Amino acid sequence: MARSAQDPWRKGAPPHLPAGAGTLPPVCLLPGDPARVDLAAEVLDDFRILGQNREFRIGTGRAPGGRRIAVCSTGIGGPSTEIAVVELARLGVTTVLRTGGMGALTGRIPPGTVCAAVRAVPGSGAASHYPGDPDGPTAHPAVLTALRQAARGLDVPLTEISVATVDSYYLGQGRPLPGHEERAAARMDVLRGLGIDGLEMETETVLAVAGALGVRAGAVLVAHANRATDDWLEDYRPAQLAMLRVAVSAAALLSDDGDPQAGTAITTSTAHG
Ligand SMILES: O=P(O)(O)O[C@H]1O[C@H](CO)[C@@H](O)[C@H]1O
Ligand SMILES: O=c1cc[nH]c(=O)[nH]1
Repeated sequence: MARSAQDPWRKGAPPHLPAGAGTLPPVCLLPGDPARVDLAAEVLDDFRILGQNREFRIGTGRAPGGRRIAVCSTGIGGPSTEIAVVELARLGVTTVLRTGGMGALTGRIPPGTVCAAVRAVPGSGAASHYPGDPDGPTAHPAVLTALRQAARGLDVPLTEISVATVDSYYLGQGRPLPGHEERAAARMDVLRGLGIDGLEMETETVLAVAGALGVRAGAVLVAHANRATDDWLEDYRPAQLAMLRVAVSAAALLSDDGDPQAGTAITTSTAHG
């Protein structure tokens, strides 16, 4: 049968993600970087890659305790992230957790700090097409609670933050380019004025698109850089692994993976705002 332009799925398979119907567990981690999918093999058992198409690389593995977890890279920015979240939702994923990097804006978040995003301030064009709070989407309370429990259990300090999701890495994040130094400085003033803790490029889209589709979502982010102190984390691997351990442990708590008792350890809270 010919593929529909309006709805270009074929035999239960989406047009972008390399996965078919019934192949994914209900909880999926969402790194931006496809290489972080492979890094997840170090914190998951029985890890295998399902495939890669464009920036979308997908693998699955088992968390400590046996829960099966998926990992799917979103690529950089809103458009590819929207595609990933929409196609994962239709493939049956019910919870997504961005596992990303960010640039911290305040000295209280040195490079390597593991953070849970509570809110994302709007800045992504893709997210603007979805309904939601004009002040920006928030993490699902159950996901935030799972992240807190997971971090406590692993003894990883977890800093709760707000981020601005920006569709630009250079001028949009106030990085000076030749001939555009003043524009970059003015942009940096605007970003500082938002009263947020970090800058990155996908969280708003993950939370907004997932929220609109009834998928639970959150984000655990590790500071790769600090714009207040101008520090950059050269050996990024240990921090990424700490973040992935927290994410996998939270994903296991959130997974219902066919077990009706699963997820009952999560007590929801609305205190995150
Ligand atoms: O660490 P990841 O998830 O790739 O995300 C961050 O890194 C990329 C920029 O280098 C952007 O995608 C930003 O959000
Ligand atoms: O400064 C940074 C670091 C990571 N990701 C971003 O988008 N910005």
